[in-house]
Amino acid sequence: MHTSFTGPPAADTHPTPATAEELERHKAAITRLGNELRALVEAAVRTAATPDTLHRVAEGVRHVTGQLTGRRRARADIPEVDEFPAGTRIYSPVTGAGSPLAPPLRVTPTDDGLIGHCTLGIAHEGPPGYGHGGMSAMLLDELMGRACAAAGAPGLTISLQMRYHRPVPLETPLRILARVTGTDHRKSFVTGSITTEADPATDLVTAEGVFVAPDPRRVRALFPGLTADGDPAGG
Ligand SMILES: CCCCCCCCCC(=O)SCCNC(=O)CCNC(=O)[C@H](O)C(C)(C)COP(=O)(O)OP(=O)(O)OC[C@H]1O[C@@H](n2cnc3c(N)ncnc32)[C@H](O)[C@@H]1OP(=O)(O)O
Repeated sequence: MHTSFTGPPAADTHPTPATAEELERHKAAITRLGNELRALVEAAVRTAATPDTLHRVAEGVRHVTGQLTGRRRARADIPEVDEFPAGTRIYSPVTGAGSPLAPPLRVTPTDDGLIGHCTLGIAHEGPPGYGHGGMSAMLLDELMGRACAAAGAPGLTISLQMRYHRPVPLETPLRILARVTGTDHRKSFVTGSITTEADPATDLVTAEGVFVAPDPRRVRALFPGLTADGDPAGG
């Protein structure tokens, strides 16, 4: 479901939207490529292959990349398959099935917020064998921002205070929680935590954040890819 912004009406029209079936087909293809790219990234940072093999693979990857440099979306375009800001963000570096940067985090609602599940790989390593602290911040920032959107007040992070209690193990199923604890006009106050699935009582990382819903008069300038009803303008 879309969470709409109340920006001024769009002056331009946009192309006929794709059918639901076409969007699902497109999402499946993006996800398939994302899965292959994640496997490639993980293999690339784990391999003990020889320099000759690395050069040969690099040549092959360059050839593959060349097949994707034709039609491209502009910087601020919101992909047609997305439900911005509360739903699918298919190229999100955190939740996006199509992004090789994303674990990806799978998000579902709880009684009072959101829960996310993911497993970090070697590509997300900080200290040997453990997750990078920036990855923890990225996971929490995204889920806490989405908790605001799920509560009907999508906003941008203005502050995020992290506390790293214990290292986050790689290749271990993780549980991330986020909950809006209060609001003040356009501000939302949010807490979040990371634990393992196996030991949800032991916080590895906790965070407190403040998110601000942009001034409605500034939404169109901030997000030119949105139409008047808050939907993407088309991909
Ligand atoms: C919209 C949903 C998108 C969902 C995407 C999820 C993304 C996941 C999380 C992220 O990665 S967000 C990216 C990192 N964050 C940013 O880039 C935000 C940068 N900051 C801004 O662009 C502006 O600060 C912002 C649009 C959020 C607010 O600007 P406004 O012009 O709408 O706010 P305004 O200046 O009217 O201030 C409203 C209140 O917020 C406070 N405020 C705004 N910006 C602040 C700031 N940067 N630091 C501290 N306080 C700030 C401001 O003092 C005021 O408080 P009071 O009501 O108590 O007076």
